[in-house]
Amino acid sequence: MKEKIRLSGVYKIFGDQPRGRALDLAKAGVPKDEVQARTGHVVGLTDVNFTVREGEIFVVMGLSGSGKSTAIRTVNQLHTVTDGEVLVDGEDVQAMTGSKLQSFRREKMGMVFQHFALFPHRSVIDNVGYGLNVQGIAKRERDKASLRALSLVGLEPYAMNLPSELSGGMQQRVGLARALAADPDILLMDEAFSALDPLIRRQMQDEMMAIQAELHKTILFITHDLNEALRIGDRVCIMKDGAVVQIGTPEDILTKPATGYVAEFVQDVDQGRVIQVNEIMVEPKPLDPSLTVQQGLQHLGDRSGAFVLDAEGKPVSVLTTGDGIRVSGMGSSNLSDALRTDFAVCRPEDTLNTVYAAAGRGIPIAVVDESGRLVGNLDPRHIMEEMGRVESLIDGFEREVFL
Ligand SMILES: Nc1ncnc2c1ncn2[C@@H]1O[C@H](COP(=O)(O)OP(=O)(O)OP(=O)(O)O)[C@@H](O)[C@H]1O
Repeated sequence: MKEKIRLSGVYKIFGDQPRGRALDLAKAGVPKDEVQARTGHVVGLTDVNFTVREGEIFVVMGLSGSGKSTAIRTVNQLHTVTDGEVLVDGEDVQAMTGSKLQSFRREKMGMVFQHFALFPHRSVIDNVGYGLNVQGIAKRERDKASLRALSLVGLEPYAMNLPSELSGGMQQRVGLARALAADPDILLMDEAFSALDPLIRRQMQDEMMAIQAELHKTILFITHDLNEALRIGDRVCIMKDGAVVQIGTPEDILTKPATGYVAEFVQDVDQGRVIQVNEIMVEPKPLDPSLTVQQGLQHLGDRSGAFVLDAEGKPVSVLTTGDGIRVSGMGSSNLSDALRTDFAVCRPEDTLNTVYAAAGRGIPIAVVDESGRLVGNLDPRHIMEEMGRVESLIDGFEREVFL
């Protein structure tokens, strides 16, 4: 996939002499607090490296003061960098000045903030078209683009309303529409949904992901909320004290946290929303023919038993190991007596939270493809193990730190 944005060895020092001793200390790996104590300068970013690929949602996540906003602002040169390089489409952003920088900002990227000012006395459509107006685009064309952007966020019917007639969530949508109106390749979103109620926030996340899937924008999204990062990010970059701690897919972050710091964060996350069934399902294998009680019986791992399939490969009943042992213990040699039909069904791309209930009841879970054919088995115990795994990782880090 094409690279859209690249930060290489980026440092940002705030203070009177950013390129002086503070930079040298930061480059030598001296922690942010110590640099501040020794020089009075604040390390905003220290050796930040990441690339954002075309069409991905790349989320930068960290606590307040970790450097997220500073990092995103180097991409459109709202901040100059003290050292290092920022490239967008291979072009050096720091080298841009004057009208070139202006048109780069206007045409290539849209920005959405947590709190942005809508003009209270202008209609929604004029707010959305504001940037295009500044660019000197005629009203007819401007309105056409604004209406298209409003329809993307579901607000076309409110085009002629004033901002005060819209709810907070709708106003935030106007902000998104404004960023989309100029049809930029890149969206920079700084805590764009953080001020919204949880339900509205999730709706906005869904809408943004739908828009991205349709328009293939490259989105650099900043949040302090790991749940949000894992929900929307194709990849997530975790920052602490101006430095990058880990970059990975949501699954990487959850299952392979790079440091104890990341593991601590992960502790609070509902992993079931991120881990997919196909990551922990077991592939079905035919049973040893000598054990076959019926044509089509499939072996499903050592503990969980077997599904009986029809001629098309769809599961119709299940024989659990426990039921098999119970029936033979009662003197029956016919294992068919032990077959049961109360099993749950899910798809490989479902997330674990969709099968919690079945796992909790301890019933077998068949994983089927779009035509209902068996492609895997999900042992309820595997789910519980997976959920416990991150906790044991954290224990491991704690042992490393404290022993
Ligand atoms: N203009 C500035 N002058 C001095 N220090 C600054 C300036 N802007 C940011 N900083 C400092 O740089 C560091 C990173 O700040 P930044 O705003 O990027 O963090 P953040 O992760 O976005 O946090 P928040 O979510 O609170 O905005 C902080 O220590 C902050 O105090």
